[in-house]
Amino acid sequence: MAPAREEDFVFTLSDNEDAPLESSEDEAPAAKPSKKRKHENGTSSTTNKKQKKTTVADLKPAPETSDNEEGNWADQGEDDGAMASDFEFIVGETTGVIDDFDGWGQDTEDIEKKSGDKKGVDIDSIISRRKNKSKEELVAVADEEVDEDDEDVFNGIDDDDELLAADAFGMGTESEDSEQSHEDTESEGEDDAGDAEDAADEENGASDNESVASVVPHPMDLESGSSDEEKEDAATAQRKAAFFAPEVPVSKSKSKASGTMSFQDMSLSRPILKGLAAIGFNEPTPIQTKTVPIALEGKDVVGGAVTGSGKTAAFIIPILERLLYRPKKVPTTRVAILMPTRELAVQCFNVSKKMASFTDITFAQIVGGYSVREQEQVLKKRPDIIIATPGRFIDHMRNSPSFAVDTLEILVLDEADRMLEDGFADELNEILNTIPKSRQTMLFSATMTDDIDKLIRVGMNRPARLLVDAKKQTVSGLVQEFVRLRPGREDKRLAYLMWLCEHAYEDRVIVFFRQKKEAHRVRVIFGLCGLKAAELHGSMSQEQRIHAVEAFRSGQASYLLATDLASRGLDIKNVNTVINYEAPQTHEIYLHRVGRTARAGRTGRACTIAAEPDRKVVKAAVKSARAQGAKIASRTVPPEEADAWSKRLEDLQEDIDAVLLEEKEEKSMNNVERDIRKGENLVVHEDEIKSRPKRTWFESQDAKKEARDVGRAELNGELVLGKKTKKKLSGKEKKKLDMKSERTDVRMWKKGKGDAAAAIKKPTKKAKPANTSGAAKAKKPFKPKGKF
Ligand SMILES: Nc1ncnc2c1ncn2[C@@H]1O[C@H](COP(=O)(O)OP(=O)(O)OP(=O)(O)O)[C@@H](O)[C@H]1O
Repeated sequence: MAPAREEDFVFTLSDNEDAPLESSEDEAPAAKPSKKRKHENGTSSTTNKKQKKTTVADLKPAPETSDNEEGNWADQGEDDGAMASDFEFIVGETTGVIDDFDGWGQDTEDIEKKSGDKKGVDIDSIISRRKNKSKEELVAVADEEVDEDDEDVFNGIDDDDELLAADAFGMGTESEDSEQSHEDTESEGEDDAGDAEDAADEENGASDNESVASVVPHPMDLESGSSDEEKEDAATAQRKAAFFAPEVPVSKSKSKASGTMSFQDMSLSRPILKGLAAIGFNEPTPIQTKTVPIALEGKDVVGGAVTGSGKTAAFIIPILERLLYRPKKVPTTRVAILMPTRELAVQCFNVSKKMASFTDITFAQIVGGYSVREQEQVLKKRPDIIIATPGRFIDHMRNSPSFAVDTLEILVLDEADRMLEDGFADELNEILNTIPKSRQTMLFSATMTDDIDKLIRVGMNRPARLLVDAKKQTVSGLVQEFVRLRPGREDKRLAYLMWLCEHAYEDRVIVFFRQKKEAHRVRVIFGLCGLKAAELHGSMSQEQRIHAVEAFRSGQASYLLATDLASRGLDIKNVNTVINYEAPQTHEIYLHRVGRTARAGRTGRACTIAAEPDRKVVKAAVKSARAQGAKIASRTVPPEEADAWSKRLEDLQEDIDAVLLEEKEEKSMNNVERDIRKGENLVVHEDEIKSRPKRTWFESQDAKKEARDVGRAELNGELVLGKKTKKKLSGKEKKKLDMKSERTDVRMWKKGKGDAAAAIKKPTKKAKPANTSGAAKAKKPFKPKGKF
């Protein structure tokens, strides 16, 4: 039986996968704001009762050893040799970073209410029903066949499951290192490192709450703040020198004797300092130290720093500071922050609001999956800052009379390297061509490109290139482990994952998959095995996505089974481990994925299950880890244990299929119900619907699909050069088409100019020349008072 139609699941598009799904639901003509629904929780309490019965004390983590005997297979070739033998496990160490602040705060419910999403299927109930049914069947069978071997039928992970110590990966001898590692791992199991970390974090949180004056240095400060210069040929270096502003060393004049700069040294206003202290940001991270003073001057910035190093605040702080001095008589939208995924936009919105809690600065979160009409109402009020995903931003740009983009003065592209990829090209061009050229532009990413050809498109003016630890790429608190799937055992990947989750990684684990279909299937299997899991990918409704993150964040789910939708930017506290079910398509994505753990100076582990096809990325990861002296380790799963799991999974197949089938049936019923409601709406509200101005679409469904294909090809490293699948229109051509088409009556972005003129007494900046040749633009240094 085919559990789900193949076309229901496509190879994940990484972050871009949400974009094409964004608007179709609530933008349909019949989209009379639907009744608020009871949420479908990613993990229900029904499964909780059936959770894994094994306790931490029962489970002794398997020892990890270095790979002396076999050598490091990932390194075969130029780097042939043993995997670094200097690994050690330090998971469980705690840092002084505040823990009680989380961007995924209370707003979730509020957000959920605004969501116009369709009803999802409660997979937990289905799993729970199936488990009960299987149990009943089992009892019946057991009555009949008393002698049957218990192992034949798997019904969850139970206490009786014996743990076998894993032998070292290819090691016949016990080195000092491996003994040390063994001890560390055992003590880790006994002490329950996660609890220890939680306790310490609680302490930190408490102290931060008690006194905002107590200084909690950010652990990243302990690392070097020096920028890394890449080796490049003379011509490229010359082009870069012309494109980027000359490097200005961070002014030491304002810094303390220690040489480190504080937020106070940055001449930030009191409300901003209070906001920062309230969320425990007492010392700037290196990227913040570099960025804030330059961004305050209104200069363009290209910023790069490792994952979890505080890039969000690096651009939010100067924005808030600048906005404090805006003219307030006429509300005006001045800042747009664009993010590649809805989750990131929601997160950034929550973080920014917290930081601005002592100011009167207003925000709007404009992302797909929520009611367009409610967003229009919010935009009407002209919030100071808009945090958006590109698709929905364009929709409002085109269709919402209340949204005038020509008042924008600052544009931020977060995860900019992703936004600059071809998958987003059309959307980005549309936005860049429409908003004022005179804006300040800031680009940030952990894997920030300084490829000029890509950056030129953005139309920046001699941006400052601010890179911190760009070459280091992963943070020092990260241990990277690799589990090898030998040839012939590739089909046992899932068995290996199950073993790892049963024995080694039990809590606060994100598992990344390349395919949505696989993530979903494994989520069903985890449920059937009593493991508390939530899933996160682009085939889910927005409501379900929010709930999945919330369930994981709150600890209700121990595992988040995700596609690359979650690989970038998501800031969830205390993620202990990131597992790569298979290596991602590129080393960049690997870096973003593993960056979900060991954030803000904490420690964490990343484990990649790797077979032959994963070699390239694993090799790059190992090489880069070695170059920075990061900790790497091999982990072995006992083959007989993996085989046992394989057998269990085979036995479970019938249940898996049954759950997927029931889910599919429930889904179709929901769809029928939805269509009926839609039809009813059409009849009841016909006049109102017909009287609405026609919405214009940035891309047809076909064009969206093509863009998605391009994004997919990029992620999979496929070469699309040469065989152009799609004729791209130039900006001019597009505009011409727009003029001709039915849009003529609703070209709101043009109309917005009049609105803007009314809103703003006089333009504050001269249009910036669009050239990128390096000619200096006369952008005056930022003087807080009176600017804007
Ligand atoms: N100055 C600071 N002091 C203490 N904690 C901080 C500071 N700046 C940021 N943080 C914390 O560090 C964590 C990571 O920050 P952030 O999400 O901005 O990282 P990032 O560099 O954008 O990561 P990614 O590349 O994954 O998007 C957050 O939990 C944030 O609250």
